[in-house]
Amino acid sequence: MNDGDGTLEAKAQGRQFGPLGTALVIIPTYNEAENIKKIVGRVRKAVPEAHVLIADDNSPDGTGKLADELAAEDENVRVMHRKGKEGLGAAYLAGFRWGLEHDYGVLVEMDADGSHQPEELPRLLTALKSADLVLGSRWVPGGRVVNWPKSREFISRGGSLYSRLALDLPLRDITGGYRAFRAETLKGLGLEEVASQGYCFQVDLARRAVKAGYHVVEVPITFVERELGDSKMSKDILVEALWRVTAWGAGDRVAKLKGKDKDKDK
Ligand SMILES: Nc1nc2c(ncn2[C@@H]2O[C@H](COP(=O)(O)OP(=O)(O)O[C@H]3O[C@H](CO)[C@@H](O)[C@H](O)[C@@H]3O)[C@@H](O)[C@H]2O)c(=O)[nH]1
Repeated sequence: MNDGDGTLEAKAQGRQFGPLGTALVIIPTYNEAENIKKIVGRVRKAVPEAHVLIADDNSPDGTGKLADELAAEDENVRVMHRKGKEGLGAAYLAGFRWGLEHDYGVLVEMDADGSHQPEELPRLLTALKSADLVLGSRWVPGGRVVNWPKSREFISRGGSLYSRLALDLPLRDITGGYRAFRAETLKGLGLEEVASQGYCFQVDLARRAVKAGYHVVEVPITFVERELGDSKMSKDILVEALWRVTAWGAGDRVAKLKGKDKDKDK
């Protein structure tokens, strides 16, 4: 599964993948005034054919106004003004809905703070030609993090490892937020049932994709810690991730046991 650009395994599976169509890069923002103009400029330069949707949760620092200025200068940049801070998951879900309604072929998740390098997006999109979902991965060979304190790396690696084991997922970077989905893949994930709000939203989508049998490929990325603004990571986000992943894992095990019991009765 972690074969760099995914081509080999997709060929081995004998799958045919359709053309990608136009990509929409969704950038959720909460207090990213120092970062938003730079990141949008980098995206437009790295992938000029892609469009951008900024999903701002009414940031008190005026990010939404700066986003409007960007949209006024460039018709391929749009802004979604949301009423208040509802978490990363809710912002992405709203962005996905908008993107699917507007017939984009690819929907990309990307942080606003420069942690995710827009210059790596062409590599993710190339991999998506022979995959259903591409995860930018810090934890496959070739992937790395720059300027992250050891404590943060420990939490992130631990979160992915715990999710991998609890949910039996054949993936390395399960909590990362740099991803490219085919529109068809998103439509098959049951997004209307997704309730996770914080970073565990990323785990939720990855597990849904694996469960649904989609071809998920991890592509190595360089994740660079933000220089400006603050991470929104909080104790609540960690607690939500811990209880949700544990509950999903328990649910999967119960479902498996019930399946075994049914087989025995036959
Ligand atoms: N609209 C909206 N955006 C939000 C919210 N919370 C965070 N964001 C935006 O989501 C992006 C990521 O948030 P950060 O707070 O910068 O994340 P991080 O600490 O650098 O987290 C990294 O690690 C997480 C866990 O591994 C990843 O899930 C995340 O994508 C990122 O790679 C940023 O663009 C931030 O403005 C919210 O409630 N609403």
